[in-house]
Amino acid sequence: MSKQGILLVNLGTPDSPSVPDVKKYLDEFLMDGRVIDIYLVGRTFLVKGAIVPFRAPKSAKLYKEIWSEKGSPLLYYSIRQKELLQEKLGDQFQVELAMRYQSPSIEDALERMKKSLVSSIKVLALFPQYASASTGSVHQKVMDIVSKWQTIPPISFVNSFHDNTGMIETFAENGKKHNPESYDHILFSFHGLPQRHLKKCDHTHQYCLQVNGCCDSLNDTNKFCYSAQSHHTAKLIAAQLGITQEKYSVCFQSRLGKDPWVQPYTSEVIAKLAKEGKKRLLVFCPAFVADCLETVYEVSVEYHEEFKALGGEHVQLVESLNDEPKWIDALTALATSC
Ligand SMILES: C=CC1=C(C)c2cc3[nH]c(cc4nc(cc5[nH]c(cc1n2)c(C)c5CCC(=O)O)C(CCC(=O)O)=C4C)c(C)c3C=C
Ligand SMILES: [Fe+2]
Ligand SMILES: [Fe+2]
Repeated sequence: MSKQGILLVNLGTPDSPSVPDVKKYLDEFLMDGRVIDIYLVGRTFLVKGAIVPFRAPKSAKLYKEIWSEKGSPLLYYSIRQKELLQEKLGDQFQVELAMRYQSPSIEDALERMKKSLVSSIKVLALFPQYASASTGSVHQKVMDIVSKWQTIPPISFVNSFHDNTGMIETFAENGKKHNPESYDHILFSFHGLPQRHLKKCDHTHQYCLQVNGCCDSLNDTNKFCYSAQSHHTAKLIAAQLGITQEKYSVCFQSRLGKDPWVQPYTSEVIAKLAKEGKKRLLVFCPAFVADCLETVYEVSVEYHEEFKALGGEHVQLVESLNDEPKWIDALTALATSC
């Protein structure tokens, strides 16, 4: 009997922390028109001429810091998630893992499914909140590839899972292990996005970043907005932990370039909290389902050092979903729901 195909896709990571591999990764990533969303000639000059030559050596150093004998944490945990999901689903399903950039590739994963004549394909981009630069890019890439197939099987896409109960509960349980009451403030720090991307995703062109407090909560107009979905995820994790509104903040990290990104910026929130005399911060990063450079290094090392230099004492990262059994159950439900 033919199997149902499940394609898990995460962002991708360099093949090694060497400068040439990081350069190759950044080139592919930042040349994606959904990431640096400007016209091709301008993008090529900016990415290949200005960003990558300077960023690659710096990023390579950071990747070396987080690289272990298991490799990059993002790839290691993505492989674990794929293996555990396959175990849960059994042999009526064919689970494949791909990365949007670098390896393993989406092309190869889809080719394997095509060869084994899967009866359907479900694409699950491993980003809880929808952004054109992440989920949108994965979906476009998959559609580009299958659009060239003679036979296109039934194919479906999970748009987002920002409010998935298992995902929320796993983050909350990981947070509980750190005893949240012992912290002065809780941060929900999401990966940043240029403000321009939010405006472009608002098909009414009248709401996101135009109306006061536009993205602080989710409604019918902003239901696909990355910022609104991020606020909603934070609200649900906070509710699960019984954390009151004054005790937590939502913020956005990993800014690149000079254009304005979604605010508030994590580094500015950390500086403000240090000024207010806060000493201990607990940080959730619920835009990521696996530990990665942006959590393990940026939060645990960079923000920790910044906070200490401003008089704070400790910044504690809450581990990502990784291979937590409850998260694997949630993945199983996401993979099999209609
Ligand atoms: C959570 C989803 C992500 C969105 C949305 C996203 C947008 C986005 N990212 C950049 C630039 C960089 N991101 C980098 C690393 C990185 N980004 C995500 C996820 C999202 N990015 C992850 C999971 C990672 C970590 C990968 C890993 O190997 O661990 C990097 C590379 C690292 C560095 O040099 O800092 C860059 C660059 C842009 C410009 C963007 C939206 C426009
Ligand atoms: Fe990113
Ligand atoms: Fe919005």
